[in-house]
Amino acid sequence: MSTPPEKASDLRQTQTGDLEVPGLADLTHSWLAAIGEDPEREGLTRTPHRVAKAWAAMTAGYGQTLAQVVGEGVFAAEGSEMVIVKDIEFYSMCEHHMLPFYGRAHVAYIPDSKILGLSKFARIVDLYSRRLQVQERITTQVAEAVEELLEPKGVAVLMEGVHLCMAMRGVQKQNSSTTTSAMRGLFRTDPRTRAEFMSAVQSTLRSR
Ligand SMILES: Nc1nc2c(ncn2[C@@H]2O[C@H](COP(=O)(O)OP(=O)(O)OP(=O)(O)O)[C@@H](O)[C@H]2O)c(=O)[nH]1
Ligand SMILES: [Zn+2]
Repeated sequence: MSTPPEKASDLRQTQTGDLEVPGLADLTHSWLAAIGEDPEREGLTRTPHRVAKAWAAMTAGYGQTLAQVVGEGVFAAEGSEMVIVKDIEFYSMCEHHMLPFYGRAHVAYIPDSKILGLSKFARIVDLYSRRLQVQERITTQVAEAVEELLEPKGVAVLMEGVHLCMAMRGVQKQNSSTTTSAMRGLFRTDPRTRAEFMSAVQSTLRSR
């Protein structure tokens, strides 16, 4: 079994400067034939390369590390109150069917000695979403990353996702969504801290 590319440089650069997953265009050509299509018909001739390029973006997380995406974004703490970054949209692919699941992530923490640049929470969510995943694992990985970077008094991650493998096939439930959470430190041990976080994000849950 081949392993995913370890670095962005493992992706192939095309003549037009696009990054492609190596080998995926050829596999897509075979895939098109397998589903009964003619890979040579006009509308499909560029499709294998489009797919290889799309998957380079959708699995970009394999080629990145936490240190790379956070860069110089950790600073000395300016306070010790709860920080909540809400409504970080994510797009991922489920590892069971390789179909998209997507939604919103909310990340909160209570600083101790360090804070993180706000944009970095979105970068961390993308780092773990842009892979084959299950929603629970992304949620845990984001919480663990914030813990590792900041050693905060607590971390909470809540994700709400819609899974196309449950909507466009299988059980075909169009209105179901899945909420997953990871609570660490004070968010786990102190009900008032957890309640403050939940009420802050509640208004956005299932609101659209
Ligand atoms: N826990 C979890 N399950 C997921 C996630 N994404 C997809 N799944 C589920 O993974 C399961 C795979 O079940 P299987 O029985 O092996 O596959 P399947 O026969 O295609 O299942 P159905 O979807 O029920 O038709 C399904 O229940 C999916 O709904 C996720 O992020 N977390
Ligand atoms: Zn699935």
